[in-house]
Amino acid sequence: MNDEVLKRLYQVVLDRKANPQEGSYTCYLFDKGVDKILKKVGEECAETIIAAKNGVEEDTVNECSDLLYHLMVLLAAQDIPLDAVLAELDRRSAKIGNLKQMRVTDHNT
Ligand SMILES: N=c1c2ncn([C@@H]3O[C@H](COP(=O)(O)OP(=O)(O)OP(=O)(O)O)[C@@H](O)[C@H]3O)c2ncn1[C@@H]1O[C@H](COP(=O)(O)O)[C@@H](O)[C@H]1O
Repeated sequence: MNDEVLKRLYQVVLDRKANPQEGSYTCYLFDKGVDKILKKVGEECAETIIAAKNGVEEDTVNECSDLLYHLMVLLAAQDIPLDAVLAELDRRSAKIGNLKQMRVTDHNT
């Protein structure tokens, strides 16, 4: 296991998009279209929140993995390279001290 796993996963997703296969869940999502993919991203996001709230690490790891996979499918569906996201994260990593100065009234938001 290494940090190339996301790149490999994205390549598999791209391959499924280019070469539809029987029994592939990724192909099923592409076939259903972007609204279905967005619905799944929303569901997995909500399930991640619930798992984290419940505080069971294994469940949170599983839900984060589902969410990341569905985000890969969303990127591929919209022809956005994973490298665009990685490059943006890399660009941000050059910057530290990102906490914005908050007014007293912003504390509860
Ligand atoms: N990482 C994943 C991955 N994570 C989650 N899932 C699937 O996402 C689905 C989410 O489950 P849900 O219960 O929310 O959804 P569901 O009831 O099965 O179906 P719908 O609600 O979408 O109708 C499950 O079917 C999981 O198997 C994934 N399916 C595929 N991958 C990766 O994609 C690769 C290719 O998979 P196929 O496209 O199936 O060949 C695999 O080798 C994996 O690396």
